[in-house]
Amino acid sequence: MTASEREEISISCFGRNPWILKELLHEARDAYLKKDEAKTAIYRGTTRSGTAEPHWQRCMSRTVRPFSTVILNDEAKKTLIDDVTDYLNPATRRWYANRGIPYRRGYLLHGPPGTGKSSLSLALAGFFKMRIYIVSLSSVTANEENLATLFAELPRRCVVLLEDIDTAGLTHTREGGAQDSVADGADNGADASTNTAVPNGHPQPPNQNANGRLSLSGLLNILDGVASQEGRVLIMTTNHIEKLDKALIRPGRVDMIVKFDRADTSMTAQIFRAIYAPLEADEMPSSLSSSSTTTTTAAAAAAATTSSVSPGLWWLERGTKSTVPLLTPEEEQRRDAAAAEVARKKDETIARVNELAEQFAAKIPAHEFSPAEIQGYLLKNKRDPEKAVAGAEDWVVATRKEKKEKELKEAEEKRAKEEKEKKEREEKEEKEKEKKKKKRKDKGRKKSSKKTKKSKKETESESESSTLESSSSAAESDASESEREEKERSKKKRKPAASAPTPASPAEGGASDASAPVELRREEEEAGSEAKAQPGDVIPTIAVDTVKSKEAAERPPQTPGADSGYGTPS
Ligand SMILES: Nc1ncnc2c1ncn2[C@@H]1O[C@H](COP(=O)(O)OP(=O)(O)OP(=O)(O)O)[C@@H](O)[C@H]1O
Repeated sequence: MTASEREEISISCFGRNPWILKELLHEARDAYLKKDEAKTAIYRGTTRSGTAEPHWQRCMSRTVRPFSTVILNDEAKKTLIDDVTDYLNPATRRWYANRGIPYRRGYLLHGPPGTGKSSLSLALAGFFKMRIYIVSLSSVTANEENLATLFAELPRRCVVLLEDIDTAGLTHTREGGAQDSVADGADNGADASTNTAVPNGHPQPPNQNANGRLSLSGLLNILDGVASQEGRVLIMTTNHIEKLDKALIRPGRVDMIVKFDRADTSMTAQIFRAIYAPLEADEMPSSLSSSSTTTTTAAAAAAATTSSVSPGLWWLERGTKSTVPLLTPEEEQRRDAAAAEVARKKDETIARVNELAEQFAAKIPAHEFSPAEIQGYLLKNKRDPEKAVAGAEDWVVATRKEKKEKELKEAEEKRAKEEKEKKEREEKEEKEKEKKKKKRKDKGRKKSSKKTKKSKKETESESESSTLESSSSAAESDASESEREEKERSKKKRKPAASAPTPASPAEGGASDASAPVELRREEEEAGSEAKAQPGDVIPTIAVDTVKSKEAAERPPQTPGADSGYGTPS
């Protein structure tokens, strides 16, 4: 019993002996279990109305669905049943425990919608007499916290069905990287294989989900984290195996993959037979055929043989015929004759249904329609198999048309949605651009106003200092003025020679060069090197004072090649 199912009931009795209470409880328990004996109890993960508290709600209990009613490749079915049988064996549990391997088993059922994935899960739960706990990962309940709570409440032995695992954020790979091709199963119907090849996911950012509900790592933690329940049979279903992250379906999480497909010819014929062939369960309750109570009358049997309804449906009518109590010997005779007739008719019907099934299957193109679609059409004609066969071609045409229209509509909706999103994106970008532009403008304006203020201040301080200095350094200014003029002249002289070095006295050149900007010095150096390259050029003369010229006269003559870069005056 799970935590969410627990309720408290107080029972008391007179006296000291609790025996009567124990008896009562045992009886109640047996009655409860008996009620569910031939049924599969189905629980759905949901939240309590009015609160966000997750819990398993018992939504119904269904009559056990026989495995035979799920149309699937026989080998696949057998492999699956054998695998689950072995897993549920108590010896297997011990085997896992002794080796320290988590006692879990996972199955992945994949294929297009309506191909029997849920039906097989239900049949499996019924076959092993287990309850089935269903959560759809596309439902609002499926966030990480809720799922963790739900999984913590699971009983030890049960089937957990996780539907639509390609939804939420689980289509994204944890590793990124290139997308591999999907490992395909058998073409024919369905197949089951142990999980040796698993497909890669999309190269998407890790653990990102489209709606922020359930991340991949969150789900993996729930499925096989330390706190996760052991002993359950996990079944995951998806319509898009190619979208799944390989981490989600790696061995250990998914131990067997079963592929479901659209109906081929043989499947179509099986679906037809499943709908129209008489089954034991369709027979009248045995109590009605008992001579001590009531039985079908000979008239009823006769009516069955002469019925105007289609031969495939006589058993549908049969149950509606009236019954009468007690029989005379003649009536008994007639009843036996009628029973023999019924048996003969039944064989005939089966043969006829088989024939019709072949005809029907031949009219339905293979691998185009899901079993659910075919079943849906047949159910519309459940009382008339011949009419179903006759109308099969028209149904194919109409369904194709319907599908095409639906596809077109969906494509149109998708296109409109994409266009709308694109437009919204562009508008957003435009707005952002405008915002940035405005910000830049505001910044520029602030800067320029700051600059004007600063330059204003500088001019004011400059003018102040210049008035202060002007009187005291008139002589200096004259000297520097003359120095500047001198420099200017020397530059002018150098310029026409373009590459001629600038001869300068140590006093003059040293002082002025040291204070000159780096660029100017570099220019002079370059000019000097160029001058060395053309020693024949005319070197301009410059005025030097007598002391310096004396020193120069005493110095040994320098060749242009040994020049330090400033050149040798001629
Ligand atoms: N292989 C099948 N054998 C028997 N019945 C089937 C099969 N496939 C589909 N059906 C019938 O079609 C209906 C839908 O099937 P089911 O819900 O099992 O499909 P599904 O693959 O789980 O679909 P979805 O992917 O949409 O959940 C059911 O009534 C079921 O009886």
